[in-house]
Amino acid sequence: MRLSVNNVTKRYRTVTAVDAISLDIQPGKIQALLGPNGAGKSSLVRMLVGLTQPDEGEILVENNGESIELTYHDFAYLPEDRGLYQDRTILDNLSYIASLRGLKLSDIRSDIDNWLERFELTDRKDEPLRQMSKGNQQKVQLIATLLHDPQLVILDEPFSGLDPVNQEHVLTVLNELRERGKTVVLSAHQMELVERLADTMLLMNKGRAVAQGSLQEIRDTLLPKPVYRVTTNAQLALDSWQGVEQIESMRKVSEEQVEITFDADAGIEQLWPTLAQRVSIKAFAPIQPGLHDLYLDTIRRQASGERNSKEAQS
Ligand SMILES: Nc1ncnc2c1ncn2[C@@H]1O[C@H](COP(=O)(O)OP(=O)(O)OP(=O)(O)O)[C@@H](O)[C@H]1O
Repeated sequence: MRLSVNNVTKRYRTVTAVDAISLDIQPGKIQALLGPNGAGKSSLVRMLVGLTQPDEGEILVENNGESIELTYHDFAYLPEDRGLYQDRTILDNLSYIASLRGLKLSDIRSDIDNWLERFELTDRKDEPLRQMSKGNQQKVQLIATLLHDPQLVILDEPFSGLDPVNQEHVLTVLNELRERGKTVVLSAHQMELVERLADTMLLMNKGRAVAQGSLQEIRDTLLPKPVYRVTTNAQLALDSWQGVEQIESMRKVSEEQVEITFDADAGIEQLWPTLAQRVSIKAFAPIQPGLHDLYLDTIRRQASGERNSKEAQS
């Protein structure tokens, strides 16, 4: 199943929660939605599953090249607010949700058992949900969401409340869904997990797309200039390399390390011998920041940009 999100905007009374977002989400791929609290991830997810409608733009769903209207049976949706019956047992909850989906318990009992085993809940299947930790409830909700095995899987914060072991379980489950050709969309705050998992990402802030694409495309957008960490005599290097044409800026990291931002990729390799003639270089390596650092840097830069422009206005 393919989702095309075309220039979609969603406004609530005083906020534009989603502002002109476009995405092309392909089968067999995992698309992550990232952003700080209030960025608009859940608002976008709710439109993807048809709970709310865009004010502008459109969301098109295609199955095998044909345009379709999504029905309840076509997709799995893990909402931000989990809705399970606290007084009923795990098994009752799962059976009930399966029946709502039109599944016969006898047909899926072995699937349920497999899921419970996988998430280490077998021994607790007859206990009421209210006795479960937040993480275990989250696991039950995830099982309930995936039981009917649809082509499109949309998960709002699937890792929240889970310990690292269970986060890995969920990561494995999502990888398997991708391998089986499912279309997966998820929102998350756990950058290290998303970096390992997602094929494409949308980084949002205040409803807008800050960057999108693969990790490399996001890096290229947010960190367009090449940055290298160089091990050398830092002070001597700062003094001697000043004025070198290709160097945009330098920063002393420690007595033995400087960070150099070049103005372009071209010609860096040939430049090292020239720089080393002036000050000896022990080592150099490009900096490839992870998603976590890129994300924090970008959000901070945007926040300080907004503060500066507000101060300039007042
Ligand atoms: N039903 C609503 N009515 C009014 N405003 C809303 C509604 N839902 C969301 N908002 C506002 O829209 C903006 C985006 O909220 P949304 O919940 O989509 O963000 P989010 O990225 O999912 O945040 P979080 O990571 O905290 O879940 C916020 O300013 C929020 O207050």
